[in-house]
Amino acid sequence: MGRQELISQVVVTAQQMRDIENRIFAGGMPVAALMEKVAGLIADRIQTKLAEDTTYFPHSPSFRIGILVGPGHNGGDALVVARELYFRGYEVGIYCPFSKRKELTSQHLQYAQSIGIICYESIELLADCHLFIDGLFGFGLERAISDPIATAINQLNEWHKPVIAIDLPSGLHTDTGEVLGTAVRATHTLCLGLWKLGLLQDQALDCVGKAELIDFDIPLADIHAILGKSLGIKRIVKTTALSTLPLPRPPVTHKYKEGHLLLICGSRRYSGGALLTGLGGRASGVGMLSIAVPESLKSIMVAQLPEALIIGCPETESGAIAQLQLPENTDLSKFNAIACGPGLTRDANPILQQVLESTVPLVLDADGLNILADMGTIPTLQKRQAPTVLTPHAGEFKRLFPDLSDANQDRVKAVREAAAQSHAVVLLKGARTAIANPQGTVWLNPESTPALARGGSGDVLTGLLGGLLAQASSKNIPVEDITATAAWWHAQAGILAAQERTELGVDAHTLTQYLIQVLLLEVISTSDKYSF
Ligand SMILES: NC(=O)C1=CN([C@@H]2O[C@H](COP(=O)(O)OP(=O)(O)OC[C@H]3O[C@@H](n4cnc5c(N)ncnc54)[C@H](O)[C@@H]3O)[C@@H](O)[C@H]2O)[C@@H](O)CC1
Ligand SMILES: Nc1ncnc2c1ncn2[C@@H]1O[C@H](COP(=O)(O)OP(=O)(O)O)[C@@H](O)[C@H]1O
Ligand SMILES: [K+]
Repeated sequence: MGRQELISQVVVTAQQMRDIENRIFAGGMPVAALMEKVAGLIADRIQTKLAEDTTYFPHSPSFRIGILVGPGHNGGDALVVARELYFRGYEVGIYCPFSKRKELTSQHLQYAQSIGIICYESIELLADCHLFIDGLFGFGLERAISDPIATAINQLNEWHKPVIAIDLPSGLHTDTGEVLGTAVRATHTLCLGLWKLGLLQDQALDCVGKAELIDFDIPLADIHAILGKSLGIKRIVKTTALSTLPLPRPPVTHKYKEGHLLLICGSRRYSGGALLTGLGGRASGVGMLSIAVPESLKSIMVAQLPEALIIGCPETESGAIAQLQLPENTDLSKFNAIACGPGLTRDANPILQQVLESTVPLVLDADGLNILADMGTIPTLQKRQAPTVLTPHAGEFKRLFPDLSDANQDRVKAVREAAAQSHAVVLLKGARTAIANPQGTVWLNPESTPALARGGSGDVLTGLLGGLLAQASSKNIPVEDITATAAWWHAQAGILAAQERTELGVDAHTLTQYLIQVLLLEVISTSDKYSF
């Protein structure tokens, strides 16, 4: 794996970043030299941004930049940026409400003032700035922000101006993304060296804005020395996601070799869930698709998914599947994967017992999860013989794992605990979907769109994931890698659909039609190894 690819996947905690930095300094890199290098890269990036985006940053002779400077090296970086932008002709002003500063930061402040950059006592005096640089705190934030800094940050936020945060928005916990007291609401974040975990947590996203990484050549040996060869937390990136897709197909194959997926979904009340799950399964390219639904849904399903084998099952009085009635000579072991849950209602309780006893990979979603929670998540899953993937949103997660951490806060901790206790792969849905395997490795989906916050999007994911698992069954690819690929593909389809149709135009049915569009764009642009 090349440097760029590795760096794009690495995610670090504050402690890991500190340990990596210490190795660099122990190796002989002077602290001041590194600050000069890093801040030079930041200044270059800001200058390019200003030139690139003239609607957001209009050219004007009075264009003024306010720079917020903290007591540590985040403040030191900000002061070097202030000096560089000043020498490049920008009008800059500084706000640094700290009397105690680290030595290097103090030296840079003294020099900045000596060349004529004014350091203001009050942030109000920067009110006319067009852009702010946030260099108050980086990964060294230790406690909740208090006054007078809290008031200054709140004032800055009220101005609703463009703010570029250095490393991470000040006030965010580097690991959990929690707002500690108050936090800068940045429009852009330039993360330094390696992605900080907090920037990938849902609770941070209101403050992060558009995030990008500034690579300052941290040696790979230092990264591996602290994180090990197999990273504990990884961003899901395009290259790894594409590499687990079942492309290209071998020329000599047949439908059963390309995976047989069984979907179990729907009820008289929720027929749409069954349909969307089916369309998600179809978009995966799976060789054979069988869909078990209550008898009364059979004709609608056949009309919409003519290629699928629709299995009409006896119904309860309420219109849920009463029992699985598979075709003659078929039992659950004939399938390569099963996905079960969307639209079932809790009345389909008896069928869950049956699928849990099967020995093929199983995805549980929606009512499949609710029924599992009623049965007792952990004792029930302990009896499973084959891999299980649970795909809860935060509400379902709470029902499944009432004693674990809150899935709305440190989601990485929550999903990791859940996978360890249940011995399942757990995919916790959200703006930054998090996936954990029972061994404690976590995958985070770094890009998505709120266009997906819409009923039915999750059903599409269930079908898609089931279809990919069925196709991977003979390929020895870990279930968690396939799960990460499904999350990436699903989110990319949402992003592409939102670009073409706005965030309001991505209903779940439309989403299914964009799945293949993503592959057309990505596969063609990345490689010529795929044949069509
Ligand atoms: N050596 C370098 O030049 C490099 C610097 N980097 C920068 O250095 C930063 C880390 O620097 P530091 O370790 O100095 O940490 P910070 O600059 O994030 O802040 C630490 C300082 O803030 C004080 N502090 C913490 N919480 C506070 C609170 N709530 N209220 C008031 N004061 C508080 C601490 O006592 C300490 O003095 C990174 O985020 C990054 O910006 C690195 O990214 C790259 C290498
Ligand atoms: N704000 C958001 N940003 C990005 N993706 C989101 C957001 N909100 C929801 N999603 C995604 O949309 C899907 C919603 O699934 P789910 O809650 O199960 O809905 P449903 O059951 O209605 O299908 C998940 O894949 C989730 O990650
Ligand atoms: K900052």
